Amino acid sequence: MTAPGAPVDLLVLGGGTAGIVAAKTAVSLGASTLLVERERTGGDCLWTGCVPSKALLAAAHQAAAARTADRFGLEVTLRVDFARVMDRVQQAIAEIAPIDSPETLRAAGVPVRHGQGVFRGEGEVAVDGVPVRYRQAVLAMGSAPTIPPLPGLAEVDYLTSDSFWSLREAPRRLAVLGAGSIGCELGQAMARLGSEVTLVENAERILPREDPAAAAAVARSLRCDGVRVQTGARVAAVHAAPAEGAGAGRLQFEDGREIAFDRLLVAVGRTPRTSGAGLERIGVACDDRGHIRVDGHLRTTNPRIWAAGDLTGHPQFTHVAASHGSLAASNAVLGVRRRAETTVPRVTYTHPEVAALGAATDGSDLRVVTREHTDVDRAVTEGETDGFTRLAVDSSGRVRGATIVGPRAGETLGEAALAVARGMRTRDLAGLMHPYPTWNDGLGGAAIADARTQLDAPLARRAVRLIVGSRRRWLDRRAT
Ligand SMILES: Cc1cc2nc3c(=O)[nH]c(=O)nc-3n(C[C@H](O)[C@H](O)[C@H](O)COP(=O)(O)OP(=O)(O)OC[C@H]3O[C@@H](n4cnc5c(N)ncnc54)[C@H](O)[C@@H]3O)c2cc1C
Ligand SMILES: NC(=O)c1ccc[n+]([C@@H]2O[C@H](COP(=O)([O-])OP(=O)(O)OC[C@H]3O[C@@H](n4cnc5c(N)ncnc54)[C@H](O)[C@@H]3O)[C@@H](O)[C@H]2O)c1
Repeated sequence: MTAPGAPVDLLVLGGGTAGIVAAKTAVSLGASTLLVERERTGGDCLWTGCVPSKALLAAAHQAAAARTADRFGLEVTLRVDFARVMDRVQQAIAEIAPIDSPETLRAAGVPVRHGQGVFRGEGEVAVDGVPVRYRQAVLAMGSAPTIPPLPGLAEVDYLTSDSFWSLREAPRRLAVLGAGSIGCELGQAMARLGSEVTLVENAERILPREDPAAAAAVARSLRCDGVRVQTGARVAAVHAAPAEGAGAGRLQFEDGREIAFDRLLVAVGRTPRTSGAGLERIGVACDDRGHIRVDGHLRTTNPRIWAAGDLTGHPQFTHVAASHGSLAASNAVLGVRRRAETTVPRVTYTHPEVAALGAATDGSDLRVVTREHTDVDRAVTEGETDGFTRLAVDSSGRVRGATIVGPRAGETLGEAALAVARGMRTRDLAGLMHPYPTWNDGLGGAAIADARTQLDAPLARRAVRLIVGSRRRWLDRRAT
């Protein structure tokens, strides 16, 4: 308990994943701590991000399974009750929410204050105008959907991943601007739940950060779901069409083409929430994209202020926010200099899933070994052979990166992540017994193929031939 007016050891601004984990870590280390949150503890992941999107995808997956059951010899009639789908999404949120509630946090010894935090100067923050003093602080205010400066966009009642969750009816025609993680996940989910979806991406392919073959597999799957995928598409303007319904309009492309929509979802990235918190008064600098500048230990340009989660330039994932929140708090409280983990696994939960980490598995200098899922028996039994497991391997056989495309690829990625983190070689993975027939057979198969290539190298072949020959001679001698 901190005496009234005394500074807390660690002030944490923002009660999303990064802030909650930072505050819990600080408390567990015995530091006096205050967690400040202006809306709801739990952050984007719980309320508008991972949890609702994965719950929606679960419903969409069931719909797709019903629609394609015929290929397994089953006849299923499908009717989508979108309002009930969204009720179940809210139910999933409600089931998880208590873990991050202020009551649970307080019971775990984390003091929580509701209010907007604004730094007044070194060592003092105002929470809804009430001053709080601190020795050090962790900034964890997260990010918000980026709204591009498109002419006419403000005249349309567009959706973002914040407002999407209040939909009660599936729009008949949904246009999605941006085919990154959000655009592909929500676009596919809505197509499977009955909307006519057009995915509009200005890069030359969807999921531009992923291996091109992975993006191509997702694009094929999206098209199978009826999604119109428009890449290299530059939107010049948005025109509202209120006569066709609230939120309706048209996207006008630079080449003059137009597409009409009943609702438009904007999913072109996320902008760090750094403005309005008084960061300039405490000497915390941002880069030109607005991310808080941090060093490898997550310290900002003010040595007493640390930052974690979406507002730094690190990849915007919940597992990064959690890992970095913990690290920032322990570095601050203990004065240690642990480095932030930068090999970050990522999964896009489309069908097929795209899971990746580490070195690029396309165009890298490393050896690339691929196991097509046509050669993975589990994929064949499930009728899901459009995918692959691909490893990037260095000259000593160590696994440096992986891309896996297929159902539950995210689960298989765990094994690849361990291999990369522990510097394991493909022969280590090849020697591991993989239960048959699992999806991880893809990883095992790729590792075996690579280990075999090494055995096929002239030197290794000569050594094996020598061993076999001397064994033969030894056996022959014993026989005589
Ligand atoms: C649709 C969608 C799906 C996603 N799916 C996944 C996924 O499947 N897997 C994954 O790993 N990641 C996913 N993400 C990303 C993930 O949600 C974020 O990376 C994560 O939530 C970031 O956590 P954070 O703590 O940095 O920020 P946030 O969760 O945004 O928390 C920041 C908090 O700070 C509060 N705040 C801001 N300013 C102030 C202030 N001045 N005073 C007080 N409080 C303040 C905000 O109210 C907020 O609660 C998804 C994101 C979206 C949008
Ligand atoms: N499964 C997951 O882990 C998951 C799911 C959803 C979101 N997220 C996180 O949230 C972040 C934000 O997601 P996101 O999908 O908004 O961003 P994103 O950066 O993943 O994708 C945005 C896409 O929009 C495109 N784009 C940008 N401006 C455009 C324009 N004017 N017209 C057309 N396309 C345009 C970009 O080229 C890019 O492909 C992600 O980077 C990710 O870190 C993670």
